[in-house]
Amino acid sequence: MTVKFYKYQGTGNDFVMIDNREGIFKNDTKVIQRLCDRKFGIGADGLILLENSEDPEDDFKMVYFNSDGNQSTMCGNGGRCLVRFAEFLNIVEKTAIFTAIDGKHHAKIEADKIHLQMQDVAEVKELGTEYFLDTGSPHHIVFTPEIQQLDVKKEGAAIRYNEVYKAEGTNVNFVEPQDEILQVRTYERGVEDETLSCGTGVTAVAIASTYAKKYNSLPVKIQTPGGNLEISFKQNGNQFTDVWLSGPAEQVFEGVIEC
Ligand SMILES: N[C@@H](CCC[C@H](N)C(=O)O)C(=O)O
Repeated sequence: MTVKFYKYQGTGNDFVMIDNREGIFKNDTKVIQRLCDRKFGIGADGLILLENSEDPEDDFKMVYFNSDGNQSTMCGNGGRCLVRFAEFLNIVEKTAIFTAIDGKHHAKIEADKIHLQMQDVAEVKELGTEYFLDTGSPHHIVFTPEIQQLDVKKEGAAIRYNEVYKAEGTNVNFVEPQDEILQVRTYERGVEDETLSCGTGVTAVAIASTYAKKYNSLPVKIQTPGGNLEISFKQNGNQFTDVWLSGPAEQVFEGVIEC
């Protein structure tokens, strides 16, 4: 069967997008792995299906798969790219509402940015000098000096596969606060490598850095290897609400696949 796809990227976190409102694409781990493969396929960190939502309030539903072919938890950059895709498909214009695996998301659309509301965070766990929190996906945060010298794949995998996180695993974000901006590099679960950016990850870093008093202005400015993002929120002690992730999201190319 022939299926039309689109490739999107948001600060270098890249995704294969399929308009699946008619249910033509049947989820298959091996097929998704092949499509995301950078040598044998299109190449992407994940694949996202835009589907009809059961909730009449929604414009659409988001179904996210990591490049390992497995459905996973929320993808912030993927959500921003999906809103841009929905704009391209004329489903939405200036705002969007959709449901993803972690619940409802609101978005605002601008020419050069998509602003995506993320889930509230009810708890930041302190693990010595490190932190863990869930922003729709799980994130372990490590503050580190000389971030550019770090072997993110090796150090990230050691935490992702450790006894604490076991089979379910976690994403790992390394952060170095530098002159009003947080430098962030991410090891992504399900890609099992460093990615150029991670939306739920930088959101977790922004919240953990504020909680740990290592950063104290809003919006939080983040630099990833793939580009810059901003995060804003309201803080009440350990509770973070009205969390917004903002940054660019764009279509790169389109094509047709045989599935
Ligand atoms: N790239 C993502 C996170 C995607 C989910 C992650 N790989 C997981 O399985 O937890 C983002 O932008 O948030």
